Amino acid sequence: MNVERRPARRYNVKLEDLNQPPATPVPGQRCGLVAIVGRPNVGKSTLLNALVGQKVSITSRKAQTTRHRITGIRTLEDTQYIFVDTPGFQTRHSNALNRNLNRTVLSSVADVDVVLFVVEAGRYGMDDAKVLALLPEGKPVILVANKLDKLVRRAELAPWLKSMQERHPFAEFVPMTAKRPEEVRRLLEIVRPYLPEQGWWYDEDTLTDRSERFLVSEMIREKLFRLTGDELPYTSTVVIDKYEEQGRLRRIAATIIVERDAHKGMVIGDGGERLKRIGTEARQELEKLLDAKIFLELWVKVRSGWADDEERLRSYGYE
Ligand SMILES: Nc1nc2c(ncn2[C@@H]2O[C@H](COP(=O)(O)OP(=O)(O)OP(=O)(O)O)[C@@H](O)[C@H]2O)c(=O)[nH]1
Repeated sequence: MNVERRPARRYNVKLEDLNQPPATPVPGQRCGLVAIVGRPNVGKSTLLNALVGQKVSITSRKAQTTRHRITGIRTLEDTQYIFVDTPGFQTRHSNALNRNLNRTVLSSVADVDVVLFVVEAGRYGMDDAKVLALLPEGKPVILVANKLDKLVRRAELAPWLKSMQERHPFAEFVPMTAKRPEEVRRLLEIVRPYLPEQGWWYDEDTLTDRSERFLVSEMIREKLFRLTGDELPYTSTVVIDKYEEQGRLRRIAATIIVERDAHKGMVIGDGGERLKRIGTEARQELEKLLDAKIFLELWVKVRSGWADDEERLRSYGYE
């Protein structure tokens, strides 16, 4: 059994480390994996960022913005929480991209200690039921009834929770608002006993195991979706073509891949104005996050039908 701490460098811990055998107990320390699952748009990314205490996953009003498995790490007092964010279980479209997303959901919950099943407080639909049906038996599942602030008729909460109790043997019921720090803190306390007593896997200040390169593409994607509003289909993506690290300098070239010529126009905007803004906002936020000077070159390309092409998906890293 391995009791060594994992490498300390921020953003640079390898995903494979998560598959290593757990460390032996270290008195007074707990450490474990927590999966966050739920249908699109219930607030999983918002919750993950709040739980980790820093932005590691992108959030957007547009459904289906999370495609990759992202882990965020939070070390609080004696406990290290390693979060696994999953894409929403896709129910509306059935193309290669969505089949791939469903596989990601399944593989990311198989080896965790506890699952946070996120729904909107007071609501439970077919989409939620399909996600719940995917969860392996015997795994402790905590029902997180998020967006409590949006529930107008509070009296409906208790009967709704009771109906949820009948649907699944949930380990805990946590009605909350992911946007309120004290409620996020309470959720961390509720999760704590579900994590085994063992030594921490990462250094205290590690936030995510994802590479800088990945964070950069996620940041560009976030700006892309925010600045194009609802016009751009979710099938648009970002590929990093060049990533050079020279001390505290990064030279990055990235391509935004869209499906149609019309989408290319939306991304570029009048006189290139929108593309410029996407680049500037991504660069400014990344400079703060990575504490580095960044040169960012952005391109836009049309790649028709990519969401239906399994081969191409693999080459973009969705396998
Ligand atoms: N009012 C309210 N809004 C919330 C809360 N949590 C999240 N939201 C909003 O809900 C929307 C979706 O949040 P996300 O965190 O992107 O949802 P997600 O589940 O990760 O979505 P996908 O990436 O599509 O799977 C955003 O506009 C959030 O600001 C909450 O507790 N209260």
